[in-house]
Amino acid sequence: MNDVKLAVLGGEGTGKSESIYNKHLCLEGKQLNLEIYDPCSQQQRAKFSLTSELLWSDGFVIVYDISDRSSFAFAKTLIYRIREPQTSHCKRIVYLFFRSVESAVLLVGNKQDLCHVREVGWEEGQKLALDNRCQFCELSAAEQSLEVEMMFIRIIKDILTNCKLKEKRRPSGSKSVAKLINNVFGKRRKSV
Ligand SMILES: Nc1nc2c(ncn2[C@@H]2O[C@H](COP(=O)(O)OP(=O)(O)OP(=O)(O)O)[C@@H](O)[C@H]2O)c(=O)[nH]1
Repeated sequence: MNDVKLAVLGGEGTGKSESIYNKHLCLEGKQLNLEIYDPCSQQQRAKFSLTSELLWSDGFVIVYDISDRSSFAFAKTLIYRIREPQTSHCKRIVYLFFRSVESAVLLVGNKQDLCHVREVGWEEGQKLALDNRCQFCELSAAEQSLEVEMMFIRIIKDILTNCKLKEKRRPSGSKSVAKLINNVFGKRRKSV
């Protein structure tokens, strides 16, 4: 049984307390134990270091409201925070050595039914996602339960792909540490 840990972040903040959902499912012939962490968005805004989420999660669903620009700004902050350890070349190599692959991130523009009062364009969401190596979709959680289900399947499939990559790239002992040091600091030139 594979464990899949997913954090759902963002949203507008109605003050609901944090929740953890557990679900068993079978996807691509694999039995999965899905854990979804849905923290209260007001708490997230007050303290968005995401340190524990970054260590805990295999993937993130970042939600914003297409009719609320401030929620898009917050989603952007969250994405930058998730991708931050991978921005500089050195940090990226060290990060990928320990994590092997980047976290899967899916950016979701919610409340598509409120298109008539849209404040964030589809292209803006798409660009933010592309620039930060995230998947993107727009939907209406209120009216499109099938799309919500598909959205979860999409991110879980990404996580499973990452798990396969991790298996392939698992470093083997001291050789890998030497490789990492060489990558970060460059090979020492032989003195003449
Ligand atoms: N029109 C519309 N309203 C929605 C949609 N999804 C959620 N809402 C409404 O938006 C409000 C906020 O929804 P929540 O699910 O509580 O938002 P949240 O971001 O989880 O907020 P926290 O509870 O603080 O984490 C509620 O009144 C929902 O009914 C949608 O797709 N369309």
